[in-house]
Amino acid sequence: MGSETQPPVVPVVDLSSENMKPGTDAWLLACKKVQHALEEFGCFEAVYKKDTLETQNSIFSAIKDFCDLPLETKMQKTSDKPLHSYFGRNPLFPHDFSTGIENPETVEGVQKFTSIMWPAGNERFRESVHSFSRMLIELDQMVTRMVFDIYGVQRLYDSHKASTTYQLRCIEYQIQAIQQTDKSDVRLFPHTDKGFTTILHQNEVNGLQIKTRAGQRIDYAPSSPSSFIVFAADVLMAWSNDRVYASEHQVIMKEEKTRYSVALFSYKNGIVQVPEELVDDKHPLRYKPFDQFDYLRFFQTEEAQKIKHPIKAYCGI
Ligand SMILES: O=C(O)CCC(=O)C(=O)O
Ligand SMILES: [Fe+2]
Repeated sequence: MGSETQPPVVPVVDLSSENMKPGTDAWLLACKKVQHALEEFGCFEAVYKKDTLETQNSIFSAIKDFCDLPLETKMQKTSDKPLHSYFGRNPLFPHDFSTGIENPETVEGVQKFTSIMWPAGNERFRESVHSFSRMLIELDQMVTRMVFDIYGVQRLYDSHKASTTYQLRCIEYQIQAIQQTDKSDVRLFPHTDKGFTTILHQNEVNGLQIKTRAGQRIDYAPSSPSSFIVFAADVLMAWSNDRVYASEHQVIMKEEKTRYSVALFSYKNGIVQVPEELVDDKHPLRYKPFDQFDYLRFFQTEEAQKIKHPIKAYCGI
């Protein structure tokens, strides 16, 4: 009878057209796809700026430059913001390493990080992190603007944009760790991201697994080397009063190769509050107003990391 159901795939949305401007037919069509993707999958693959493949490749050379530094140097990246410093082995990242570059869209932000890691400078790193971050932020702003259009709250977009800050995290999943551990190859445990949005780009080593709102798991393989995956994170889910689903995801390594990924996390400064347009009889208010960075501090506690939906425990009604 041929009623086999196909496994779900992460929706792909092409945002690369020059005509992708608010109000155009192309924009409205993309908004529909983005809405479906964010509500059902909590993520989508964005096709964006294929012509900048070179920028995208140079980011991985830059990450390797960083990974090759001695541990003591890497550990010098600290931050007064929660979840922004260097992570070595810890319960969330048992075998892997990552570091955060704050305000990567500004020359000063990248320079500050570069001069801690390479006091004599590293032009290649500085240049490629800066241009890559600017491209990702452009994409993030386009997607966020779409989200505000989708839910009819365009009036709030400019102030949201002005209060957004970014962190670029460079992540390395080393091959040696697979051999060192007798546990499974789960390298990053299931989680939702803790900011507003995340945009992730990876090298050729797959491993990202995504759980849809309906509970189906997808082993994600990018459709091209220039693909980006856009995730809705906890703060966007709360802001949308649960219309958007914050995608649960994890990393399971199956190949004996080093995986590199780079993630742009967006955060909103100030108080996050569900817009009144998103509260009605069918959607009663589900979250109290909260401070995004205070939520990150809450999540840093061991108890919070054991909770299934920390955002609900933190500010849910
Ligand atoms: O490396 C990956 O593909 C996933 C990284 C991730 O989920 C995270 O850093 O939150
Ligand atoms: Fe994540």
